[in-house]
Amino acid sequence: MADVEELLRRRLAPAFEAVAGQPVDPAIRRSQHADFQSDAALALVRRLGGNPRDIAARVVERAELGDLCSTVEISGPGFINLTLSDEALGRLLAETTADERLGVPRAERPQTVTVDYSAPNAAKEMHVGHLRSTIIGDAAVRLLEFCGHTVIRQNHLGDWGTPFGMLVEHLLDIGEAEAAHELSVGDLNGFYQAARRKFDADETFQERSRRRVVLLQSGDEATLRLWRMLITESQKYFLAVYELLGARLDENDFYGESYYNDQLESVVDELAELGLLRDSEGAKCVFPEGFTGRDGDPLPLIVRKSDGGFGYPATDLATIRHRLRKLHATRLLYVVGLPQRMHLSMIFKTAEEAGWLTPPARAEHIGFGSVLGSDGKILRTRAGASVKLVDLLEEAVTRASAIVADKNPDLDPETRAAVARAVGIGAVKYADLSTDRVKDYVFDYDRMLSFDGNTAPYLQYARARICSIFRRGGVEPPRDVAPLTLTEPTERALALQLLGFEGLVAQVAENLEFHRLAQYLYSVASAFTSFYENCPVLNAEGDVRTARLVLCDLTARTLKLGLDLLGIESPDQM
Ligand SMILES: NC(=[NH2+])NCCC[C@H](N)C(=O)O
Repeated sequence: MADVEELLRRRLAPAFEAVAGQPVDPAIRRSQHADFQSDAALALVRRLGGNPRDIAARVVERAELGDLCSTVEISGPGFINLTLSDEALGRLLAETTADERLGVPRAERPQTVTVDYSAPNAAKEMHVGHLRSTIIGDAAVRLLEFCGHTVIRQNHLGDWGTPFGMLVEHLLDIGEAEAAHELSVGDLNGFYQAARRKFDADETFQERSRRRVVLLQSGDEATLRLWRMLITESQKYFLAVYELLGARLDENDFYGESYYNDQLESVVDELAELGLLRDSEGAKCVFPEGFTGRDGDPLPLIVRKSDGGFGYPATDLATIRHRLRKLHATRLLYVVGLPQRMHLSMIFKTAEEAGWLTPPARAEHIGFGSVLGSDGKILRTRAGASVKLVDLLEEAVTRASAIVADKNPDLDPETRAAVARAVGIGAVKYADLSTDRVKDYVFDYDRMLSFDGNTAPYLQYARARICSIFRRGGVEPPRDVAPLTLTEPTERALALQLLGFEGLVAQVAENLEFHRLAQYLYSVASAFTSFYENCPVLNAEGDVRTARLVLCDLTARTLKLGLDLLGIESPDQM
């Protein structure tokens, strides 16, 4: 346990409680005036009266901080300023470096977490929204697994519904072999658009498509075989994208909409029995509480359409019920773009009203904004078509390859290719994860591939440089060490950053705000730079050298683990 903030909180909390007569959050944060600061005494005045400086002084008198802090001061109107002692820092660093997990504990009460992510639509190109969902969802999977939770990946593939009538008919028109070819080479857009054009232009094709949907839904074996072909070929293409991305998603993670098909009927029955279903213009709807349209009327969630068919909402109701009842999920994450916020809120609310979703289980929409082109509009190709993801990723790798070749011409071709891949794909992922996910961001190769600033290449390079310190010096990183001796301010500053990892990981596992992890890694790399400019490492001696080697090693490991949790590789040399 090396989370310094948490350690201080645990020491101050009983002292505050004794003074206030009830539990108080010490509200510890990093500070410019000392290492940490607590301003909880200020808020207490409202309850206790008197002078906040006196309250702070009484708290400090009672708190046991001797083994952690070198100075504890009351400042300003009643802040408690805490400065850690060099001994305490040296001791905590030695503990952290001995730990594979860098101090991050496994969850005391592991949860079963479903992560609904990626979820492209079969026989249709993935768009950048699916890219974001895949990147963010993959990071969530990695982080929560690392924290010791049971994570169930759910790729909610759009593989059911009316478009498949038209798609199967188009497949028949062009022949199975041709269809398989188009889909497997990733020409999903071409295939889909050709079907769509016929559907819009040709009434007989429309009629055929409608009949085909009915056949599909009634389980006609010949139709199902063709449908399965569409799905399998599309899945192959998506799997190739995941492979290129290095996302932990495989063929066993597809739980598409069709998976829930035979549960839809019983969802309707159950909701009806609970008295939650109402007829509205021939459709069966639920009206979850708290959702009203502009006119103030309650908004419906259509469970069964007037023609008897089921749609997206019905499937999502079956899905959430399945995840709660069959998978016993206690945390349900939906990594889906912000435009679906309302839809998901209504699903969650309905699941609560039906008694499926009850505390401590919770459902969370992990929403995200759009990816924009340099014109500030949704990212498209010059021709105005939606961009093909593979092209986008391959372009990043190609550009990275040129940059890497330029930076380090001595790399052998094989290493260079691997580094280019790590840098190119890492840059795309990091650009996404380092912005607050609810915001839109501009897709800009030059910026994401820059070796300066808060980018993947900057962090990867910072770590590779540290690896080269050990290579050059011919030294192994010291792991089993006595408490370290710290002397320089830049050593202290770096040490404090490194010790913040545990607390930060805990926070991000809760809020899934990956930009905070990115920002943290960037601060670590910056603190390392200042340290390295000020403190010779290989030329230092004795305990000072050991401490500096540990700081180097711990920085490299923190960067590596942090990037790994974001799904980003870190090559040992670049
Ligand atoms: N359970 C869910 N609704 N997940 C998200 C599905 C996303 C959907 N396939 C789309 O492309 O918009």
